[in-house]
Amino acid sequence: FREEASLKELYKDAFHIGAAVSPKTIDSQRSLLAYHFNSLTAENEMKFSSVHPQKELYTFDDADAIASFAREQGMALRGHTLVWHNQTPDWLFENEIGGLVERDVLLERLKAHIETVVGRYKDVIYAWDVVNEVISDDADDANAFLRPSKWLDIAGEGFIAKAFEFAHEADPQALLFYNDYNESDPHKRERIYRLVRSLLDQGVPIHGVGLQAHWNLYDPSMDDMRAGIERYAQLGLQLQLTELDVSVFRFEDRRTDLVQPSQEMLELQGERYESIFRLLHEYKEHISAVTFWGAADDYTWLDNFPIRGRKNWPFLFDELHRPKEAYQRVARIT
Ligand SMILES: Oc1ccccc1CN[C@@H]1C=C[C@@H](O)[C@H](O)[C@H]1O
Repeated sequence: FREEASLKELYKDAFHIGAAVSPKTIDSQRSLLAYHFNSLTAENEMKFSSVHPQKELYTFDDADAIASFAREQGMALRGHTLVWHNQTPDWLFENEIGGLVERDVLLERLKAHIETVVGRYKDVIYAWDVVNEVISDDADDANAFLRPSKWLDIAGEGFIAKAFEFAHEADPQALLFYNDYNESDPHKRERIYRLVRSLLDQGVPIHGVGLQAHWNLYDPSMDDMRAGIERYAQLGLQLQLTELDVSVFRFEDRRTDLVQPSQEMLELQGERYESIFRLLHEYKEHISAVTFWGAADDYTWLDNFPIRGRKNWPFLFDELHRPKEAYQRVARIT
């Protein structure tokens, strides 16, 4: 009963159209998801702390609900994420007396985690964000490369290659991605490129680069987006946008006075999304999926980041799941 054309149909010759979901939104957004999307990602439910809160305890109910929905709907499912510095439980890095665990123990724990989680969903998950956000954002130190973390402190940079090798052993069919944000920033772009090139040169099983694409009305520039896609395409791997949203606020804008987006914001958002999807369509040979980090404005992680409780309206569909100007602009490109 939706009048507008289906996004997954409009872009079927270009790339998958995905959405991040939760047990709540596969219910509240069910018909929108089924009509417009052919790929899903669990926003939080497959993260380390969600599925493996204690060394001897796995909690899969929420992840299973999302996997079941994907199976029922015949949708592709992306796994997010196996190695990250956030939403990862403290026990993983601690020994019996509360100190830091040894490198070999950490890697053994990671191997067990990956075997269990990747093995559980190998029938439905076709791609994993194996490693998320290990590249430094440090804009002041030209030599900065990897983000400082407990992973790096304990295991050295070899944990990155190990994660990919463990995931490949657990599911040789799965496509394995490195995933990061601010991916269009020229400095960070060159660090991400250097990391992935290094993994390829070591013969590490890696198949794709995930560009989170947490963008806004003003940045990054179209030139930086294009330069990033061009650079990553030189790696010879498939590219995916993995967490697309277009915030109506610049990252540093801390205003909290809006209860709805202005008409000017909605117009500008339409122009931004049209420019973005024209660019993605131009590079469709390199891009295998575009996943939004949500589906409609009734819920976005941006309602709590960077300011808790500050509403945002980053998607193509409004709070009542009606197509916005941004949808109209994206729908008329193909
Ligand atoms: O845009 C950012 C700015 C600073 C840190 C992290 C990010 C993005 N970080 C992403 C966002 C939301 C989480 O649900 C995802 O798992 C994570 O990959």
